[in-house]
Amino acid sequence: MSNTIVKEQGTPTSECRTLPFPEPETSARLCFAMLGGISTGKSTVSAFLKSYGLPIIDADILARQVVEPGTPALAQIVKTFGPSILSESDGTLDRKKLGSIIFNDADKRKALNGIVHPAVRKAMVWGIVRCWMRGEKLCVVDVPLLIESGLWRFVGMTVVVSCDEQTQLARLMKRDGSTHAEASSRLNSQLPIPKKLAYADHVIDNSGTPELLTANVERFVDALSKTVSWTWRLKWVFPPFGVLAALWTLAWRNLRPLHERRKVD
Ligand SMILES: CC(C)(COP(=O)(O)OP(=O)(O)OC[C@H]1O[C@@H](n2cnc3c(N)ncnc32)[C@H](O)[C@@H]1O)[C@@H](O)C(=O)NCCC(=O)NCCS
Ligand SMILES: Nc1ncnc2c1ncn2[C@@H]1O[C@H](COP(=O)(O)OP(=O)(O)OP(=O)(O)O)[C@@H](O)[C@H]1O
Repeated sequence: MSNTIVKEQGTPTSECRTLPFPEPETSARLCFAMLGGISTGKSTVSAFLKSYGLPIIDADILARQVVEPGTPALAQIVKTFGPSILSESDGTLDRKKLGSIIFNDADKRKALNGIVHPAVRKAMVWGIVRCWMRGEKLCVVDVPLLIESGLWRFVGMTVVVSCDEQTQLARLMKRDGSTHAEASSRLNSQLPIPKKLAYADHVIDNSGTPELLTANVERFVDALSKTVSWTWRLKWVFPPFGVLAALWTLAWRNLRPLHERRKVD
């Protein structure tokens, strides 16, 4: 697949860059990761991709499942943050309370990430294995903190859903009914979008209207569908071939120096 950047706002424009290594074709990958900043539109894009039949593994959903009552992660959270972190009515995690703590304290955020992220990673791997067993050609992993957590090293391709910071903040405040200060603290707890763009194989711009986003996603899906070749079937029927293809993809990804990636800041 070429490194065409899907970054259109109204008029179709595409930016191509040539890389020093031959990029493995999409067929060498089972999954690609979608990332972005908070409220840049990942869930909206995921919903589109789902409507095209692509299976979605959503890290936000997994992060909720792994802290349900009775889970080891929830017990660990109570141990770290105290029993007052549970809702009095039903004993579930008081997400609003925990959010107000961790989005204003980097050390506490690190402690929470250290509890939740390993459990999410494990659930994600199982999700990908299930996709492979069902014979899916591709699956999408929606991971907001892909770069921050270092997981970008383990996926075949990264797609960043981006918008400018003002739009991001406005959408976040509107969706969550939060104040400017609350929204800013969440936004500031993540790597800024321009830094994430440096890791992007594709960018889907969502600074415009929902209609423009639809057009951008359609163009992205069209480009993607042209690159999935017959070899996925071979890898499914003959797993060692699939493992080799995956290793090649990951080696290519990790060996490509960061300075070869797109420079955006
Ligand atoms: C703090 C919690 C309880 C707040 O819950 P809440 O329902 O208000 O938010 P939700 O989980 O829907 O997350 C919304 C968005 O916040 C951002 N976010 C969540 N956790 C973090 C974090 N640790 N660091 C930076 N941004 C985060 C992401 O963009 C996410 O999409 C929750 O976000 C949480 O458990 N976070 C730690 C796990 C995590 O990192 N999840 C992100 C995907 S792995
Ligand atoms: N192009 C758009 N125009 C106007 N509103 C939009 C657009 N795209 C998304 N939104 C709205 O912005 C908000 C954030 O979008 P969405 O929930 O998809 O973001 P997200 O990146 O998944 O957020 P999070 O990181 O919290 O999971 C939602 O209320 C959504 O309806």
